[in-house]
Formats: sequence, C-alpha cells, structure tokens
Amino acid sequence: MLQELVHGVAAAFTIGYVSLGLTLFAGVIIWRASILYLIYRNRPREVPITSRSYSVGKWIKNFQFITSAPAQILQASVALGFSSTFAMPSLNEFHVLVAGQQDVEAVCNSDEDVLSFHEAMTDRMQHYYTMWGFKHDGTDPHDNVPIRTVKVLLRKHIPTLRPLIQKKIQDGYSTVIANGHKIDEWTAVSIFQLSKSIVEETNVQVILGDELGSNPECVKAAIRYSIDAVVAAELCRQLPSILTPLIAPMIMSWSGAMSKVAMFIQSTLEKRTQESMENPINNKVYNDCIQWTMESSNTPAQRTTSRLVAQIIGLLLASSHQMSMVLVYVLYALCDHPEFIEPLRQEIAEAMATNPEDPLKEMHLLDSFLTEVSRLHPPDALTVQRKVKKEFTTPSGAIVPPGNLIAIPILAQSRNPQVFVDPDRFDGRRFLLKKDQTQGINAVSRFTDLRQSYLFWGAPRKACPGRWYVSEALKQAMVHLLTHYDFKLKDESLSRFLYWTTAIFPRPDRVILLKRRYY
Ligand code: HEM
Repeated sequence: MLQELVHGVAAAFTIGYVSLGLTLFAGVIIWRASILYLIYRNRPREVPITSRSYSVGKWIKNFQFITSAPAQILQASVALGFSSTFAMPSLNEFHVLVAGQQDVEAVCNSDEDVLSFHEAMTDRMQHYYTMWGFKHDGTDPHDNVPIRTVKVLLRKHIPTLRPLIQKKIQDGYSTVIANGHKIDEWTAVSIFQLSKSIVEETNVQVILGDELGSNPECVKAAIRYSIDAVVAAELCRQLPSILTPLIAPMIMSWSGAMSKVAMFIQSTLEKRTQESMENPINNKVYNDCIQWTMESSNTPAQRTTSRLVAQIIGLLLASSHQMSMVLVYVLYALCDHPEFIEPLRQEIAEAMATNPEDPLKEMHLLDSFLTEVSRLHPPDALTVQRKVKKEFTTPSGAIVPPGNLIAIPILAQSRNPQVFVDPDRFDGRRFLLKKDQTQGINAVSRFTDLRQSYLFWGAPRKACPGRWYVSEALKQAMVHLLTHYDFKLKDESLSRFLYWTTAIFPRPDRVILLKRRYY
C-alpha cells in the first residue's frame, strides 16, 4: 500500500516535471519565434543584408552569432571590399555596420536623440542592475560628471599618481607570480590572471584611493564585482527581457561583491563629507576618483550618496575589462615578436637617462607598439555602438528603423588593405612617424591619438575620456615587464581567443613563463 502510494507520488512528480519542461520549451520556442518575426519586420532597407532567409536552419545558425560574431563580421566586410555599409541579424535586432568615410562620419556625429550611446550601453550593460541602480536620466544628461572626473581631473593628476601606479603594477606582478607554478628557473602564470591583477590593483588605487587601494578585501571584491557585472549583463542579453529584474539582481547578489564595494565607497564618502564639514578650510587632499567625482557633481541630484556610489562603481566597471584584455594582447604580442624586446629595452634605458621625470614621453617605439596591438586586437569587433531612436538614413542610402543597432566594425576597419599596408602583419613600428613627417615640427604619434583610420577610442566627439590613464598604466606595465623579466609563452600554438557575441575575450587558461632578470 505504502509502496503504491510512493510510486503514485513519484509518477505525479515526474509528470509534473515533464509538463513543466515541455511548457518551458514551448515558451522558449514561441519567444524566439516572435523575436525573429520582430527582427524581420524591423529590418533595415536599401542595404546589403548578410542573411535574408528566415528558415529554421538559418534560425539555428543565427545562434552562431553568440560564438562567432567577430569572424562573421570580418568575413562579410572582406566580401564587400571593406567600403560598404551592411546589415547582419543578431539575436535581438539587426546590427547595421557602417563603412566608408561618409557613413562613418555621419554615425560619429549623430545626436543622442537619433542614435543613442546611452541606450546601446544600457542594453549591453544593464546599468541599473550592474551599476548600483545607475540610470541615464536627467541627473547628468551629457555625462559631465564622469567626463570631468576622468578626462580633466584624473588626466591632470597622472604625474602625481605616477609613483603609486608604478607601485601597484609591481604589486600586481608580485601577487600573481608568488602564486605561480615553478618550472625549472621559470614561473608559470595565467596571462589573463596576471593582467587582471595588474589592472585591478592599479584601478582600485586610482579610483578608490590609498585606503581602499591597500585593502585586500576591497581589491578582491572589486575584481569579483567586475566579473559578476559582465556575467549578469551578458546572460540577460540572451534571455527574455522580462526575466532581467529577476536574474540580474540574483547574479549580482550571489557573491555580494557589488554591495561590498558600494559599502566601502559609501563609508569613504561619508568620512570625507564629515571631514570637510568639521574643517572646511584646511581640507586634506585626496588624489582619487572618489574625490574628483564629489568635486564634479554640482547639483543636489548628482550629489546624493546613491548617485555618487553608482558613478564611482561605474568607473570601476568602465576601466576593468577592456584594459586588462588589451594588456593580455600586449603580452602576447611581446612574446610573439621577440625582435622588439631589445629595441624596446634600449629605448627605455635611453628615456630614463634623458628624461627621468617623464620617461614615458620619450618612448615612441613603445607608443607605436601599443597602437599596433590595439589595431590588430581590439577587445570588441564593434565600436561607436548606437541604438537607433529615430529612423536614420546613412549618406550611402541605408535606411535603419528605430530599435536596431548601428556600429562601426573596428576589427574589419583596422584590416582594410586600402588604409593599412599589409594589414594582417604585425608591425610594431607602423605608427612611428617618419623623418619627413616630423621635420620642423615637434610631431609625435601617440597611443592616445584619435585616428580616422580605426576608431579604437570611439567617435571623436565622444571619445574615451580614460585613454591617457589607460596609456600610462599599460606603458608602465610594459616597462616593468621588459625591465624586470624575461618571458615566453608556454604553448604558443594553442588558440587564444573566445568570442562571446561581438566581444573578443582572451582565454583564461593560457600561460606565460616569467624569469626574473638581474642586470
Ligand atoms: C583599453 C581600455 C579602454 C578602451 C578601449 C575604451 C574605449 C572606449 C570607447 C570605445 C568608448 C565609447 C566611445 C563611443 O562610443 O563613441 C568609451 C567610453 C568611455 N570610457 Fe573608455 N575605454 C577604455 C578604458 C577606460 C577607462 C580606464 C576609463 C575610466 C577610467 C574609461 C571611461 C570611459 C567613460 C566614462 C566613457 C563614456 C564617455 C561618455 O559618456 O562620453 N574607459 N571608452
């Protein structure tokens, strides 16, 4: 009797799970079919489309966008001779990828109410959930707070911060190497972990200041927070948007890292506000983005604690991933092109001797090398990403309805043979100015320059305000490596990249071998 009862209950449960599974499956099919219909109905016109068919086979193929978008975009650009704007269905909308000078300029110069940077970033990053409730609203419509903080104040203070950045880069190397695996006289470490450790140690110091920068708990939470944010944002992008308010907070609260970082920032803000109230004349000087965000926030809405915390957390996120990805690609390039190691070491030694105050300024080969790495290895296949708000017609005639995404395919742009000689070849000297280009003037080419040929820092009128800091930190990381270590890859032939939609991530398990140099 009892046995029958148990079997009956088990059968009921099984039927329950099976029907739940079937219902979910049917739900997913209906959801994807309706999305596909909406994508098709909202398709761009008067522009080549890479895939017009909406058969089941194409539909399944559409999912390959998740794992091979950069390759698909490059392939389509090559097929169209790099000069034609084209459209490609992604999972949720069309991506209209612009090429040709006039179309590129039109997108770069468009207004926010027509082609929206904010909405493209909100779709991509889910700021509200991943940046402590941050909203692009009327509080700071033109992003003056982060732009002033980073482009004006952080940039101005780079010389003051230089020794601290140097120290944190050293700490970043030491921490990872101390936990590395010994192979004869070499130490094996994950390239990705090494780069992440260097970048996060430095960012936490520069953004959150001395006290939090030397608090290991805060550094650990900041690293975890940046990973949680990307996982939450990317997962939500692939699921029905109705699930975002459920899933994003769940992922963000799983480790508790965002709350921990927010609490650290909040207590620092409170402490500093208290200090300035108690002693308004003789304020202690803090050289960090917490302080500069406070100084750049002028209206009462900008100065609420939650807004300040969200802005500062946003800077941690903006500075985290792309910088560490580019550093990984720099390390690969140095290992792949050992012929540049001695010339770079020589340049470093000469620059230290001629301009000990600001040696990086004299390192033109280093600038060119870094620029070449960024040309061949952007962290995303797209730049200048904009969500279409009002129907947009490009100068070449492509008509793009609202709801789609317009962007510049930078991975393809930087491989255009009409612009770059032998574009697939790595040439660390490519961006050094020739003698005739510098005669009579003090011209130099910098990693931070905005170039029409490939828009690594985004649209000129909206270009990344953090680029001078990025340049300083990456150059110092290179100088430290070249000066203090010999290095090589453990397995040169293993694949190095992972595609996730249009992002190009370094594989986390690739290994670099380091050996201390004594000179
Ligand atoms: C290698 C590292 C980085 C790359 C490649 C990069 C690239 C970019 C790009 C392409 C944009 C968008 C421009 C556009 O759509 O037209 C942007 C915006 C931005 N970046 Fe960076 N960035 C990097 C690091 C940083 C760092 C370290 C910070 C902060 C310290 C930062 C702060 C920002 C901010 C605040 C914006 C938004 C600017 C605005 O609202 O106008 N970025 N960045």
